[in-house]
Amino acid sequence: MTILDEIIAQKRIEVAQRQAETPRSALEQMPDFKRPTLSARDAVQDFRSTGIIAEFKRRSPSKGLINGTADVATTTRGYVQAGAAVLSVLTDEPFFGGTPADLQAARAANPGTPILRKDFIVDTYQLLEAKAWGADLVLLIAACLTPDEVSTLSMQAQDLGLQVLLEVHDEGELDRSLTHTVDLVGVNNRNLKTFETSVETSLRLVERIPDTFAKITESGLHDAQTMRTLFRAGFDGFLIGEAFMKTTDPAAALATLIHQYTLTSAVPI
Ligand SMILES: O=C(O)c1ccccc1NCC(=O)[C@H](O)[C@H](O)COP(=O)(O)O
Repeated sequence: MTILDEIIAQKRIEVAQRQAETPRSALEQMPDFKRPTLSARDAVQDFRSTGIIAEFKRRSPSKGLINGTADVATTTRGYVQAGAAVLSVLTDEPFFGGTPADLQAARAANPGTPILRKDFIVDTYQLLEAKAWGADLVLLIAACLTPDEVSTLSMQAQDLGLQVLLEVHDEGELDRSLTHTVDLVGVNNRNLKTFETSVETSLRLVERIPDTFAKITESGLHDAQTMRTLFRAGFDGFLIGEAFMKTTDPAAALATLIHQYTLTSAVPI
């Protein structure tokens, strides 16, 4: 059993429990459910954008505890002030220490910035939650969904006004799961069996992703030189969590990385 199998098995139990506690109609009545969403795709592709999707991540299966003290509103507001184009907030509790309240607090603190609900989506109910809690986009992970599920969930997300980031780990997942109803394609550099990260995965896959999608490289990123290489290879955006969250001041770590990244005129600021 891989870590992803474990997470998904737990997720199905959780979703069933939450659905029993909070019916869909109650989610639909929450104030943010009707809020017009912001485009993450535009935010990363804007020529003035750093393209950075800055993640609030307390713990992870690969690293254990990363940050037990950071406040979500302060950190995400700091990320935005430092230059994050989009925010990513984990809402998975058992494996990542995130909560729905984290997403809601990030939303309240950052009304003008697109926010990704970072979780393991297996059910339409979670899309409704994402909308009700203030997200603008959701993650669909090809490794834990069938192509039909990706297609159905992405269409349902679109109907709710949510954008979709489709995450792939290899050519097979990309070729099988890519559909026109996703907006951004993320290549995850983390091998979920060994937890090792290699940007070679992103560099190998980038040309296979059609230009109609925003291209995001994810995981294991921490230095400006690698970001420049990935930008030149064709990536619009960078999903980065641990490199910021492992410091005592995640927003300051982001500001430093942006400063180093933008030292060259070849890269947008
Ligand atoms: O981060 C993990 O250990 C992990 C393990 C199993 C499934 C997913 C996992 N991470 C999710 C992510 O996509 C990352 O949080 C995201 O790409 C940021 O990565 P990083 O900058 O390395 O924190």
